Amino acid sequence: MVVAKSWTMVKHFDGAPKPEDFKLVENELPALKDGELLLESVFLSVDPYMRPYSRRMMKEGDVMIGSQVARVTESKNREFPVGGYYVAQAGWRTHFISDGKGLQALPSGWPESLPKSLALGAVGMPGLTAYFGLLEICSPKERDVVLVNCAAGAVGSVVGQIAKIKGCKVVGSAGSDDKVAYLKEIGFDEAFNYKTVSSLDEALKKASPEGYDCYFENVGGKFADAALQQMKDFGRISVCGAISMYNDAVPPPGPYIQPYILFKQLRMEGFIVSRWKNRFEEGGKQLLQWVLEGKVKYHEHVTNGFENMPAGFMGMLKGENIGKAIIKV
Ligand SMILES: NC(=O)C1=CN([C@@H]2O[C@H](COP(=O)(O)OP(=O)(O)OC[C@H]3O[C@@H](n4cnc5c(N)ncnc54)[C@H](OP(=O)(O)O)[C@@H]3O)[C@@H](O)[C@H]2O)C=CC1
Ligand SMILES: CCCCCC(=O)/C=C/[C@H]1[C@H](O)CC(=O)[C@@H]1CCCCCCC(=O)O
Repeated sequence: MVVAKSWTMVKHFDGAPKPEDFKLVENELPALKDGELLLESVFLSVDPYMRPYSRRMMKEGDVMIGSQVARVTESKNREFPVGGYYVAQAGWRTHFISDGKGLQALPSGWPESLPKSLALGAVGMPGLTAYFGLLEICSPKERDVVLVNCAAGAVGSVVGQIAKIKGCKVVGSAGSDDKVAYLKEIGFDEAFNYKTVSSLDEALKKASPEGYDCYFENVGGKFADAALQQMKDFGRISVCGAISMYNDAVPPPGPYIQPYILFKQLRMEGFIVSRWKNRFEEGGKQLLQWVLEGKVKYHEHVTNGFENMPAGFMGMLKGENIGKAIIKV
């Protein structure tokens, strides 16, 4: 008999998630029926969307939503043999039973030497977000100036590197000097610490006096207010996230953006990466190739132990991670 552990959300988060909002629960799993398989999570992902998603889609007591790389430990389904690794959306659980629906194999050609956790990061959902959100919405051209915030994170770091592959000048912002150093290391042309600059306007102007053609938006709030003013005419803005506002019950009042959009003739479009789910194979293949060629470098911030998963999640929301925040069971 397998005892599965899971993390539930005891009550809806009020502001930043706190340790007491989570509860560790244990359940005995039943014996497998024909067609079923038992999986154990090896790596789990903690992502910003879990914070706003919990309010919109979850009720108190539910297991936290989330994805993992999991290994088949027992199988009554010939399509999923014991020892296989899959990406699943089973929530914050150590073990779970599946009928195989929704399990995704790692992209073909995945070498044994490459960490499987990358299927949750640069070669997984965040990498695909960067790939489609940048290429399909910003359509960056050679010599365009591309701005990305949350730049040292899972999505932002890949956005910047893809923009470099496409021949752009890339400017990134992040919340610590170590992160700024990391951005320079992976090829960003300009990077600044948005927490310590005396003025966002000046930092943005200094990094690119001529303005920005493309803006990959992960943060929202005051940063977006400053960045919008520095777009070039006909600039393109890909609205991927708004993490500075995820803990707010009521969005803070902001400047009204219509005049900038109008006079600069900007195009601004939000997206959820699942829009391109029928092209994930293409995106995954390309990202894997770039990673193997060293054109997309990756970094992971690993929290050890399933029992520390809430801490890993809260830490990521506070900016403790460089690259993808991962939980290793
Ligand atoms: N549209 C879509 O389909 C998807 C959207 N996203 C979005 O992409 C963005 C980045 O996600 P992801 O790469 O996974 O996460 P990251 O790896 O970038 O981790 C989150 C980072 O957010 C930054 N952050 C936290 N609070 C603030 C704040 N108040 N102001 C500015 N930055 C803050 C921190 O970095 P720092 O130290 O720099 O502050 C932290 O490290 C999020 O907005 C997320 O919602 C992600 C996946 C899919
Ligand atoms: C819920 C706010 C989403 C903020 C942007 C973001 O981080 C999106 C992440 C997606 C990721 O690909 C995996 C997901 O499931 C996330 C999307 C969740 C969308 C929920 C929409 C709920 C609604 O329609 O109200």
